[in-house]
Amino acid sequence: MQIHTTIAAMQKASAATRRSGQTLGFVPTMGAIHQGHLSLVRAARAQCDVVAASIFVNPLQFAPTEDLDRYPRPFEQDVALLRSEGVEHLFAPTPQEMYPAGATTFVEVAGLSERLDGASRPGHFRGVATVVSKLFHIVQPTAAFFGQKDAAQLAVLRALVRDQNFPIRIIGCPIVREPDGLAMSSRNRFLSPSERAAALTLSRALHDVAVLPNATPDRLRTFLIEAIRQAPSLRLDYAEIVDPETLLPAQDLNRPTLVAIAAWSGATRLIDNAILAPVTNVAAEEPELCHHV
Ligand SMILES: Nc1ncnc2c1ncn2[C@@H]1O[C@H](COP(=O)(O)OP(=O)(O)OP(=O)(O)O)[C@@H](O)[C@H]1O
Ligand SMILES: CC(C)(CO)[C@@H](O)C(=O)[O-]
Ligand code: BAL
Repeated sequence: MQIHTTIAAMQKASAATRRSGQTLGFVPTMGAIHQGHLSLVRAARAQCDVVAASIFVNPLQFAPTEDLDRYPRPFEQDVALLRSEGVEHLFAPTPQEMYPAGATTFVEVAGLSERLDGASRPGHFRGVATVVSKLFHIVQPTAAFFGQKDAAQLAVLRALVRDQNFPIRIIGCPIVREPDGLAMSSRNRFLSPSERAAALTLSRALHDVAVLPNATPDRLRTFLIEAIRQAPSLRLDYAEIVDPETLLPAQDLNRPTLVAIAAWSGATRLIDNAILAPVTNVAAEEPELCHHV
């Protein structure tokens, strides 16, 4: 695995990959690599000739009150894990390399960036969209792989590549969970045993909400809020029932619906979600649009 710490070196390596006619799959991360990240690497490996990953804890997506300083950075361990998966290129720049003094250009996906996590973390998705744009220009991949765990991020990034005409396919990959259901996250390591036990409420509630009888968006939301309220040490950030593309509140459950939840367990903010399949088959009810003659 080649480790590139400068933008110039990474751009040179990706240009060489493209010149050789190979496809390049890209997995952006903030490090503290776990099986969720490695599932993205494997998806990239299955779909592309060459795989590049990045590790960059992006200061721009953290508010001053957030956990930038304590975010885990086990770099040597991360390198070993990515190497063991056969990743060919790792881009690991410093903050100075990515944001030299005087850099004043930001990328903002208006509207979407204020919903879900964007509502509780103002400026977060501006930071994400800005760094991902930069990473895309630097790595110039054929396809980029992101986890469905960060569902709002995925919606923001799909809009980014569409609106800015990045010739890059965005691939969303399923949430990888611990055996007991907890969604894997770099921040899980901050949880004490009791906070971790409480955190299981999130995945359990998402599991239960999927089979709620007589479901409506309002009933699903009320169910999630009540489930979190019953776990004494959890504090709800949001529980939303939305369209997975626009992140606007769902009016009904007749199309795929994103059920997303964020909560604090102690000092750690966790997110989890599920996509619900439509409750009725609207396609079957739609009039036929194409008539064969
Ligand atoms: N459990 C998971 N399953 C699938 N993909 C995941 C999972 N956890 C993270 N990812 C994806 O890995 C990529 C890098 O995420 P990141 O480095 O922020 O990890 P993280 O575990 O989500 O960290 P944190 O929860 O602390 O933000 C993102 O596309 C994210 O959606
Ligand atoms: C996409 C990303 C690497 C941008 O910093 C980050 O938000 C993440 O790890 O999900
Ligand atoms: N996975 C999103 C990164 C963050 O929480 O800042």
